[in-house]
Amino acid sequence: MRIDGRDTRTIWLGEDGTAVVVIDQRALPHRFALRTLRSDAEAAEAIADMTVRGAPLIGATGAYGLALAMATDPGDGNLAAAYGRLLVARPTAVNLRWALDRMRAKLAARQPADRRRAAYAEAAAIADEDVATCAAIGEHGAGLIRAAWERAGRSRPVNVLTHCNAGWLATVDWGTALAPIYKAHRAGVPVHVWVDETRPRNQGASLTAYELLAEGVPHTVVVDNVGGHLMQHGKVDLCIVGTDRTTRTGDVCNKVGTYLKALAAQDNGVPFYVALPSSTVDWRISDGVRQIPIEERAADEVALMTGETAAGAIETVRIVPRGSPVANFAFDVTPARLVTGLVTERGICPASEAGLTALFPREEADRAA
Ligand SMILES: CSC[C@@H](O)[C@@H](O)C(=O)COP(=O)(O)O
Repeated sequence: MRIDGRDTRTIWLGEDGTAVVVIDQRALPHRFALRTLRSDAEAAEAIADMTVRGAPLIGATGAYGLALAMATDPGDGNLAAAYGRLLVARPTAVNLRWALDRMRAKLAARQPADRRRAAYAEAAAIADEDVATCAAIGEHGAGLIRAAWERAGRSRPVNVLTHCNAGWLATVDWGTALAPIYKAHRAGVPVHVWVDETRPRNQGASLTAYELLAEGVPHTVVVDNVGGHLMQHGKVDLCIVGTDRTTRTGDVCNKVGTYLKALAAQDNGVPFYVALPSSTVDWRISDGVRQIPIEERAADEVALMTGETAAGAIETVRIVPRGSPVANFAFDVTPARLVTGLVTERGICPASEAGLTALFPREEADRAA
């Protein structure tokens, strides 16, 4: 997408051809800052501290992390060690394991002397494929927004509610849940986005709002708990969210609070779509609530808030009494029965095993093996 008039991705190769450059998403929306990653340990740290976040971008960063490891030491021992270090950086998004497995399979089949070049080529392929995949998700999903516009007699903008940030910042480019919005907006379909602020890290208020503002898409930031009210009053035509891990049966695991939006959508007859690249499907599992690991992050993410003062300084303040225990579950699972459809790079399907396997027949067989 465009930043200051320039096409920008979220991750790219540095000028020396070895280091990897990412946008430091912790500084947004107040500052556009870059961070240079020079080792697999730095890549793992950037994933863990959420310099980069969002399932597809976590995967691409993991892939480049292995490339950085191969640039230093392409031996078998370092390949295994770097794979292990990167895999544990964040537990929920399955794209990380997907990307690391794909890299390891490519690299293990080669002599160490060939691994550096092969690793950078494969990481670049993963990044490029993510861009094409997200663009395709956008095209398929834009049809849903256009159809809602037609249903409304083209009389008003389509109101879409989204949670967290599943935009271009969460991927290499375009995004998943926001890609249909960008495609529809560029095609002249009037769209307005309700942006859930997404406590505790405020990815909606900070990142989704930043993206939509930059792209000129009308939007309104709302507190997380207002979704049910908006839906009861006919102010939401459809919800579109992302997912960090999808079971083969169509359960989706996304930023905490997604499940409550799906319940409200069901109660109010609002379609609830989940946009995902197939790299987010964990073909090994069938029960999201029982089988998907839910990340628990630091209590300070809940107890403290960071923002810009009137004087332009970035400051952190405490909002919870010292001494009150805090829990910080980062994701929740929305069962397939609450999902109207999955918007993938190959089209839209029911959130079910039959739906996913009809679109991805080989992937299931390959990955279950
Ligand atoms: C296209 S990204 C899909 C998900 O990764 C996104 O919705 C999300 O929940 C991100 O969580 P985060 O904790 O910011 O990595």
